[in-house]
Amino acid sequence: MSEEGPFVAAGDDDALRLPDSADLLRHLRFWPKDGRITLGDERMVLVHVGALATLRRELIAALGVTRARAVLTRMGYVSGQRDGEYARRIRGSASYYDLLAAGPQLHALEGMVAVRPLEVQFDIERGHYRGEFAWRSSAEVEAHLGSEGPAAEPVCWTLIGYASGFTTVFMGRPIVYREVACRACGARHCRLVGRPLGDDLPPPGFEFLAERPHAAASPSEASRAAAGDHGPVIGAATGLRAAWALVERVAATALPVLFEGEPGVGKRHLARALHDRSPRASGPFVVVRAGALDRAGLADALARARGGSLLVADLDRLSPELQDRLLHAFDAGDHDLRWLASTRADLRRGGGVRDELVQRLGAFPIWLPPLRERREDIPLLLGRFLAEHARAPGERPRGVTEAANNALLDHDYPGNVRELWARVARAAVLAGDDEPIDRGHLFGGDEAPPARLELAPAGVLQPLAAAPEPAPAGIDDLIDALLERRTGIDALEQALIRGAVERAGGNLSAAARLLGLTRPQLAYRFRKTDG
Ligand SMILES: Nc1ncnc2c1ncn2[C@@H]1O[C@H](COP(=O)(O)OP(=O)(O)OP(=O)(O)O)[C@@H](O)[C@H]1O
Repeated sequence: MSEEGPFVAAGDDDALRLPDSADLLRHLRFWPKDGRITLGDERMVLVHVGALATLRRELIAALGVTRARAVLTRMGYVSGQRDGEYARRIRGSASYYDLLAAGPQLHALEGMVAVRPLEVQFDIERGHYRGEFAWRSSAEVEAHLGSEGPAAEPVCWTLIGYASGFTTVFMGRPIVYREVACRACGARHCRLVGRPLGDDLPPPGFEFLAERPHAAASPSEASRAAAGDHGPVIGAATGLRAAWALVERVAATALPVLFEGEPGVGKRHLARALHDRSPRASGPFVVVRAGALDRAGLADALARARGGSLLVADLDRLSPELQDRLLHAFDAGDHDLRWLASTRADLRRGGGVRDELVQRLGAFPIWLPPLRERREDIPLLLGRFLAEHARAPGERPRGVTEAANNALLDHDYPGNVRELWARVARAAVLAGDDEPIDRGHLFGGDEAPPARLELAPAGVLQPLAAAPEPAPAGIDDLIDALLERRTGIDALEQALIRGAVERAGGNLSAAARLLGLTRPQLAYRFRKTDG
């Protein structure tokens, strides 16, 4: 980034002029033979406003205004987040304002609305944000007027969701907009104001940002926080929402539920949320780790969970003897409890758990995607964890530098949400009192790729660099041909990257894998070769 510190501009200030959008357009490609349109590595579609009007009308008729608004707001939010990620890749080295301006510009390029910034203030490191924009020619107003006629309340739900999703990625913390004037209600133009999502309830349409109201912590919540349980289930990504929808459906029943997913994805967290929504919510929630369980421990857990729920975590690590006992206890049915289990391994692919047990405890499986497959949740979780680590209760959470934000969004999180939480916890301790959290506080030196070692003839491990890998077969011929044609290194890099991106169907992550690069490395080179 070429500038630091707070940004403040309002009115006809030159600083609010939108930059040239050629860089954003350069990656918009039409592939008519393949039936694809791509923007960077995102697949896009052209949709008729008339079709949106039909969708809107039918959603309202089927779900009612409140739920229809929630669906459309979330749809916009996801688009805004995706474009936020795209803008970071394309304008990552521009000024902060130009990066933010990519949101309004992409929104306009995508045909949704023309945006004029009226007032923009932000300080990314301190987490301050205030943005006021005017909208002209909103596609959503057109769709609404076409299908419903004039409205009593603002109607630009998808657009508000988009602005919020984009700015959330830009700021690295949840930002929500409200539409304070709308053309569909007779105003001259639509106007929206965005601010950080505080402790109050999210505005209508944004309920997905806080599953349960952010009420003051109750004593039971305080003790859960001490046990490492971080309150409401946070997340807006489709995968997490799907899991949450299943939890909501199954909570009221007596069915056993099996939570599946990698370590730290939130299996126990969701199990707790299920218990809290079940008819047994006032009973105990007991968790046992199968790997550390013995006969006495199991008997004790069964007794303690009476009237509540028992979560058998890591079911895949339960000894054969205890599997028999558990099966017996389940079939006897004389334990007054709700059965819950979690597993990191896929039990249907074998792995030592008896089929009878899998059939019983796995009657209702719920899979949680890893965090790297739902990166849009990172800013939301980050906002939550930063608030948790504020130095004093109620104090404004500390900020995060742009470099830290980028690193957090790019990291792969083998330890998932638990790892993110631990990194933020450590960084909050390491950063000085008035200092924003920087990349080094979060990652230290541990992001350096692990040195590759090989076993030398003397039987000791030595760095692989000492013994270079043999060149792939045919490489000499290729080198000869390239040198003969005087192919420059830049042209070669460009051709290789384009080839990989094409072969991966425009998917940058897959292309990066083909090239042996990380996705951010590829995005950087891609930008370099294209711009
Ligand atoms: N969606 C979420 N919102 C808020 N906090 C979360 C969420 N998902 C996970 N966490 C927090 O991340 C940490 C790890 O989650 P959890 O213990 O539920 O993982 P797990 O999948 O059960 O892990 P393991 O396989 O190691 O048992 C916990 O502190 C939990 O509170």
